[in-house]
Formats: sequence, C-alpha cells, structure tokens
Amino acid sequence: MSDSSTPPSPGIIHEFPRNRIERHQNGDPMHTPPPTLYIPPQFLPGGRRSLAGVASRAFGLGIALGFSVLLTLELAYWGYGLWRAPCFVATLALFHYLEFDMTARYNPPDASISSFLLLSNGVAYAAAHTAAILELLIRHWLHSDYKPQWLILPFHIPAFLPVPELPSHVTVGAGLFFIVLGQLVRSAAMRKARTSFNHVVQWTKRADHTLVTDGVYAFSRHPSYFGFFWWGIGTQILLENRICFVAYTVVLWKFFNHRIMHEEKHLVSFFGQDYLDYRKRTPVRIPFIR
Ligand SMILES: C[S@@+](CC[C@H](N)C(=O)[O-])C[C@H]1O[C@@H](n2cnc3c(N)ncnc32)[C@H](O)[C@@H]1O
Repeated sequence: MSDSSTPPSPGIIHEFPRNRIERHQNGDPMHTPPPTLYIPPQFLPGGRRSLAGVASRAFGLGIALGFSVLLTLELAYWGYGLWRAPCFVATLALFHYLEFDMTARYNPPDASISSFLLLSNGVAYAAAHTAAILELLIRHWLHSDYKPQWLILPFHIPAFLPVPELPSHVTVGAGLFFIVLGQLVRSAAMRKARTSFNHVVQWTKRADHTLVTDGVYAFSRHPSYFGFFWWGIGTQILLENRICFVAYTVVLWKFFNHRIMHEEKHLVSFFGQDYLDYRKRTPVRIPFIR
C-alpha cells in the first residue's frame, strides 16, 4: 500500500475511476473512493518476485515433469534402459519446483524467482547434470549396434572405478530409495525451519531467526544438506553412472563440508553456547563430516 506522503515509484499505481472520486467529493456516500492500490516493482514482470516469472517457471517445470514421467514409463514399458534419462529429468523438475513451493509455503517473505534455484546454483551445477545425462547416453551408445566399428576398448567407460557393477533391480531400488529419502528430508527441513531457512547463508542474525533443534533437526544437524547429498548420489545410482557417481560423491562431499564449516561459524556467533551444545549432541549424517 502506498503512503500519500511518500509517492511510490516505479511500481504501478492503480487509480480508481475519476467519476467515483468526483461523486464522493460531491457528497454521494455511495461512492467512497477506495484507497489507491500500489503494486511494488518487484512483483511486476522482470522483478525479483515477479508473479508472471514465478508462474512461467512453475508451468515449465510442470510440463518437464509430466513429459519426462510419460517418456520414462513409455521407454521402460518397451524395455529400453534409456528410461533412466527422462526419470532423472523428472526428479530434477520436481526438486526445483519443490524448492520454490516449500519456500512459498513456509517462508513466504523469502520466496522469489531465485527460490527455484534454477540459475542461482551456477554453471558447475548445470554442467554436473549435463555430464550425468551424457554419461548415460554415451554408455548406451557404446553398448549399442550403432557405435562405429573402429571404436574399441580404450574408449569404453573405465571399469577400474571403485564402483561395483550391480544388477539393475538393485540400482533402481537403491537409487529411488536415496532420491525419495533425500527429497523428503530436504523438504521436511524447509518445513521445520520456516523463516530460519534461507537459500543464502545469513551473515547477520535477523530478529526472527531462531535456533531449530527438534524434529528433523534432531536427526541431522543439517537435514537439507543431508537430503541433497543423498538425493544427488541416488540419482547417479539410478542412472548407473560410474564416473559421475564418483564425481558427484567427491564434489558434493567437498561442497557441503566447506559450507557446513562456514555456516556453523555464523550459527555459533548467532546462538553461542546453545549452538555448541546442539552441535555436540547432533550428527550431520553425511559420512566423515563431524
Ligand atoms: C540453506 S539453509 C540450510 C539449513 C541447514 N544447514 C540444513 O541443512 O537444513 C541455510 C540457513 O539456515 C540457517 N540455519 C542452519 N541451521 C540452523 C538451525 N539449526 N537453526 C536455525 N537456523 C539454521 C543458517 O543460518 C543459514 O542462514
């Protein structure tokens, strides 16, 4: 809402019809002019919280999810192992949709276009997912009749990686288990922490930032990182990727190890002894991160 003493700009001000205001000024009580409606610029197209921007992203992710689920079922029905590629796209679409959805539900003041985490995760994130799909496609091509005849052993996916070859029902079961577990725990963390959960690690303590130590935060000190770590590993098990499985494990572990150290420095400065006690009694549950 605007304040008449501080004219808002450059948002949009919806004026009410002049004749209603004039009739009110002429003493007609049926024509009380309603207050001027001000729409802040951040909600307008192109703004950080643009409603049109949110709608188009949610629509795009919904289409991607629906289409990839259909393709997964179709390819699996006909026995093509390539069903794993659209299935991976479906898990990604759902993950990014839920990032915004959970923020909008439980931390609405923070909900913006960047809550979808579509571009804000950087180039390395997009490159990792592209590499995962490429590994699957190349592996299928190498095992197909379409590969060039001159392509021999040295070009095959290295077998020396410390990842055992598992039967497909094990990779599907374990992959889906970790994906579902990771997604559930991450969403539960956002639901539990509410306005204390921000996608950007906070440097200064806001007045409404409280320490959360119960619910899913009693199971893991960093449940949303726990969730993302196991979700990421689950996707590579599902895809049966050997190279990306190792790369994802190393990169995710290093990323969260560093991020947790950095985040906890701020949490100790915000909550002091309370956080130190919480840290002592609650594990992270990502291997080798204490
Ligand atoms: C992306 S959220 C991740 C939260 C947590 N690390 C997790 O994995 O669920 C980052 C923000 O959460 C806040 N945060 C982390 N742990 C918290 C806790 N136990 N209670 C309240 N806020 C917390 C941090 O201050 C940071 O601004």
